[in-house]
Amino acid sequence: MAVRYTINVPATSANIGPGFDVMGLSLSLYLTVVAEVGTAAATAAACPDSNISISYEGANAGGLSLDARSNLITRTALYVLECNGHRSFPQPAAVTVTNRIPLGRGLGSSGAAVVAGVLLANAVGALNLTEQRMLDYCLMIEHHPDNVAAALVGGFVASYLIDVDRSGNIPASEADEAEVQRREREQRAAAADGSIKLPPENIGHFLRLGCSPKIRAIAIIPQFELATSKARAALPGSYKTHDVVFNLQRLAVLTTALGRETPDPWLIYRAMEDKVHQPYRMHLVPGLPEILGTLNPDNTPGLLGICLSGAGPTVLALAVSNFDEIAAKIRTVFDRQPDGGVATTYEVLDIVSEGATCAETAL
Ligand SMILES: Nc1ncnc2c1ncn2[C@@H]1O[C@H](COP(=O)(O)OP(=O)(O)OP(=O)(O)O)[C@@H](O)[C@H]1O
Ligand SMILES: N[C@@H](CCO)C(=O)O
Repeated sequence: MAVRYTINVPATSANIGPGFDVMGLSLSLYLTVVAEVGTAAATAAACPDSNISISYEGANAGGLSLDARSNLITRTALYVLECNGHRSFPQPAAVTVTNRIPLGRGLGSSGAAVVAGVLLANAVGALNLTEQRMLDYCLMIEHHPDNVAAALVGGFVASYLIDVDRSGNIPASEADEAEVQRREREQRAAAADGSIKLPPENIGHFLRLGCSPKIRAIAIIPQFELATSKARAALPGSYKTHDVVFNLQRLAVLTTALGRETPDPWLIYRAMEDKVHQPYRMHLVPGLPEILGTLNPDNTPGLLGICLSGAGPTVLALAVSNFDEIAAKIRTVFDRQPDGGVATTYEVLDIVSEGATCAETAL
């Protein structure tokens, strides 16, 4: 039987200031993956190794690999399928990706790609994975839970990862892309001799928190990429107690402050301050120190708080009104940076309560 699966995954903004590797917000900007399975066209186009063909349009078209074992979406899908006894896609599939999430900008493009890959494998392999199990697979690829948890379940999400040392399956150190790919190759080699090791169960735990429907997110997106691995490499190996306590105090308040029906601007503004990652990433985003240091709810009506979105370089402002004016004010700071300024675009986005979805249509 020929079937079309349509997978939609939202962009996400991780950290929200103090919640480094903890908090995520899902946003109304989407990665869409359509897989037509079992059609004559899919059979004709499928590559023999993976049993699929890929086409891509949207952010960075031309810059992404369309090889099924390299592309992050299909690589993830093949990994999940291999863990469940399939060397390739069970039936020929034509996979079409339409991506509105800019790559390497701090809006969770890689997390969305990983979540899409897991949902794709779940659909084509009829794996019946639970949401929790899907999160386990996501975490084997993207080792911090903030983006993938929010992309998978939607809304304002807090998450933690079990002690990675004790699991023995996720390196304690932050894995870079090369390390993730090495581990996937190991998994594939193990699959080939029938001894593949499945991800441990319940690696990540999450909680959806309240978020006032009055709040919208303004993403000011610099026109340059900042790889998450580079932004993580800028962080120190240890922190002063004072800085950790500073973040813990704010994070505890932030988890509830955003959910109040009428948001308190100064409470949120202060609760979005951070001493764990933003100070160490300032030099990677020209204009960020001035943006964080000058705009506030008194001089910028409607503003609730500002932070670096994920690993950057996007700046995320939460607000209840004057969205375009706030965006314009932040863009002006980027414009007047040395050497011609930093070119930006912006999006006014909703915080969406629905996470990733997969719809099935008979063809
Ligand atoms: N739709 C996609 N298809 C294939 N690969 C993708 C896709 N989206 C992202 N990627 C891969 O992920 C990389 C970007 O990931 P990275 O973690 O550096 O940034 P990000 O996820 O956009 O930002 P952040 O994690 O800070 O929110 C891209 O260079 C590409 O290799
Ligand atoms: N918490 C992550 C999000 C980016 O993927 C970071 O800031 O590095």
